[in-house]
Amino acid sequence: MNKNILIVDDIHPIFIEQAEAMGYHCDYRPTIKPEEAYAILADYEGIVIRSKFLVDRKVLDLSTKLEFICRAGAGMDNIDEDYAREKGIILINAPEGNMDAVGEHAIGMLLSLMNNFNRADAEIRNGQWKREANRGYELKDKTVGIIGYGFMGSSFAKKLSGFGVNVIAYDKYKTGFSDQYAREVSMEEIVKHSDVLSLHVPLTPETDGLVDDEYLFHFKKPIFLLNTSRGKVVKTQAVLNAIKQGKVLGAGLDVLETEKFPALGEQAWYEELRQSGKVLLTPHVAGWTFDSYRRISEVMAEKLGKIKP
Ligand SMILES: O=C(O)C(=O)COP(=O)(O)O
Repeated sequence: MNKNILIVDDIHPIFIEQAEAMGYHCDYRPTIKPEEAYAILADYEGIVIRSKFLVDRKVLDLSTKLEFICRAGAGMDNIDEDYAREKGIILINAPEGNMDAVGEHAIGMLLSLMNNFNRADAEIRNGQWKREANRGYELKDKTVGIIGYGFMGSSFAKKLSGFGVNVIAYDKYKTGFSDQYAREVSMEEIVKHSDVLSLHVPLTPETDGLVDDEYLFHFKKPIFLLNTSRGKVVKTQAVLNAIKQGKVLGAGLDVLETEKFPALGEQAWYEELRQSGKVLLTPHVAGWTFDSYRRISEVMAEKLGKIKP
């Protein structure tokens, strides 16, 4: 009997092709509602999810046949990883598939912030030609501090290597990771030396709200801030406060505490964020390019191939 995989989100079909060639049967249901999926999960040995599908303890208890969870992407914060492992469920994710996308997105955001691309473009469309107000900064000779040196952080560091910057990185769970692209330092050194701070940590109880008023207060120099990790790592109001105080010169945020637009409108900081010319926003797409769409599926299939059907 073939093992069944339920796919509850949009993924590149190459995964399905390759999984079926391995002998799995795939049910591709990218528009299925979570409640509907939970109701049938007990029939499946595998599930493929992205970031919006919650797999908590309750869901894991419902999924009596589940042997593996494939996360089409990097972040696993929507899965109760410990409980899944306790139940012997294999967890597969595919950060190798979108690390280049995230690294390039962070570079794009940074160059744009440092040179006011979005603000200047809007001004010109508005009939304003302001050269002095749009004088930019160069990356050359700046210090870029990276928090979290996994696939995403190291991809960003590698892509920075042509810019003549000093790249330093801190990772709470890794030591001895200095490579040709970044030098391992303490959090204190990040705070002391960085001109740019880029976040590449997973969302955990420890990183939830990491970048708040107090944290930003301790930076010695004004910084450009990038968040392509998880929205909850950064307190949006704290960033807006630091912009007002001149401690943050610009912020590139691919993720926000509340992802969706209607929910965003309910936030106290929503109007201030909308009005700020020093914030560059993208709708959680750093890791989601046409290229990574396929590569993520390939990586997942390759990893699936290593566990026996
Ligand atoms: O890979 C990740 O962790 C991402 O943030 C992108 O995931 P998504 O496309 O939202 O499933």
